Amino acid sequence: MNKYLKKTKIIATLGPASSSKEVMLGLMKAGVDIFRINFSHADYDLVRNNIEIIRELNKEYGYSIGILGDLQGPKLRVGVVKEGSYLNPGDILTFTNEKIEGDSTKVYMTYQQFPQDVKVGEKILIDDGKLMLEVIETNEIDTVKAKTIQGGPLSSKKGVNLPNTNVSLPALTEKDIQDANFMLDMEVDWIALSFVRHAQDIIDLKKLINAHPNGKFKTPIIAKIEKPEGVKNIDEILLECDGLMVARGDLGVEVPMEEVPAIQKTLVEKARFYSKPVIIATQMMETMINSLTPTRAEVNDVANSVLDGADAVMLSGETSVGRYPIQVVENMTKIVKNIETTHFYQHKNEPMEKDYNCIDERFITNRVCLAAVRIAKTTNVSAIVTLTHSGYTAFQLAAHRPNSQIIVYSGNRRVITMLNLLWGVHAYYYDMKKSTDETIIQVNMLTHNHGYIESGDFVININATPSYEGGKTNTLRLTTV
Ligand SMILES: Nc1ncnc2c1ncn2[C@@H]1O[C@H](COP(=O)(O)OP(=O)(O)OP(=O)(O)O)[C@@H](O)[C@H]1O
Ligand SMILES: CC(=O)C(=O)O
Ligand SMILES: [K+]
Ligand SMILES: [Mg+2]
Repeated sequence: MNKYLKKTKIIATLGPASSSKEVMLGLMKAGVDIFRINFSHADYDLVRNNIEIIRELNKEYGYSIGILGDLQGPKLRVGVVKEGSYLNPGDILTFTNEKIEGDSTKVYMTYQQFPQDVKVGEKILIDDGKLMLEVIETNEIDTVKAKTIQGGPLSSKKGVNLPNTNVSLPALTEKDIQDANFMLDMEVDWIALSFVRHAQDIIDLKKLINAHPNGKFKTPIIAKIEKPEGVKNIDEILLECDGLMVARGDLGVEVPMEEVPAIQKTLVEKARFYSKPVIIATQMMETMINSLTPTRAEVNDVANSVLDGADAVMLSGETSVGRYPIQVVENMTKIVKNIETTHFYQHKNEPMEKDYNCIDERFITNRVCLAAVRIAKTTNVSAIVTLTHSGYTAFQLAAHRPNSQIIVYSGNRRVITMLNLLWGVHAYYYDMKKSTDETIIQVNMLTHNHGYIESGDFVININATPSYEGGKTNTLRLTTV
């Protein structure tokens, strides 16, 4: 294949700047693989409309762009605030449970337990830490007073973080339960859960998914890591979730900001070890919200996140409310492709030898996937071609980061758009009812027609033999086309 296809995926958040068919098509063409819908700001009619457009465009242009629904979680916010409100160092701000229009002296706080949970001396951060206050008084009923330490503009509905306070809100709030059910009605491909602290948070969401009429499809869950407890409990969380997001916006105020780079690297390594995709999110190209050029530091951040081993890099405000949504994605695609084609990347993405001591029911599949990636590397294979019902094989292959393309065929249409989040994976529909021999000939032909391989190229096929729905991958074939 002449045209280099990037391996790292791009996620773009939809919002007022990108909710038209024209812009969405532009974003897809520029390299978006997954659209994120942030339920912090979503209106159901608009979401329904956007999802319809994505599915229309997929059909019209042959894309398999997936949809990630992001739940707000227990995010605290201030209410509406008068335009021009400003806090200076030393100013006292009163937080009230009363739903008032706020100003520079008084503001509504969405978290009703705040006066009971907070203690004098604890920090209050507003707008991703841009404003910092310290609690000086609480009446433990409905009012908290705080002194401004770091000032700046105070605007409507900005997020509030309480890094020292033990917030007694569940990971799934009433709003989240309603939003998650709506996401399942809409058959989104992934559900992201915010502020995950323990494995139990994921288990609770799984119960909700199972209880939904569409629960037969186990909609996969992304655990957003943005709290110190989430970092600490990462192993138990990874055993339950299907993927991770390094949610650097909240994470950077919940833990000391200087710890975020090392946490990012640790989370990427851990996620790969568990064969689950990992997304790096927030402020990747932040300056491009208002400007046509990113800073050099932003360009480096995207490239270094790719080098760290991210499955996907994510854009938030850049595509949801920014002035140049399509140009941002075009730039991001260029950065990703460039770094991926250097020797730095080849070195960073060796097949990962995992500890397969425990001989579970997937042991054979896991070993076959690792072998495929090793052979692909030493034989200069163009594509590893596989069939999957649940997507499991694709998760395994992607985690080993092969040099070749990973081309996946599935008879389950929902799996195809879901897999588009995974590193290096391209999935297509195939109705597998034939014998293994016939299947291999057909999928290799399709892979050739899609432009991933040319005649004479080496290809690896991995399959379940004998083939039947739900059969486990156990066979590897190396052939030339
Ligand atoms: N539909 C919308 N209407 C108005 N403002 C929006 C809308 N969507 C997003 N924004 C604003 O744009 C910024 C970026 O939003 P986005 O959803 O991309 O990322 P985010 O950082 O995850 O948002 P948040 O932390 O508020 O959940 C947010 O600060 C938000 O205030
Ligand atoms: C994406 C998100 O929630 C964050 O960065 O905090
Ligand atoms: K959110
Ligand atoms: Mg967040």
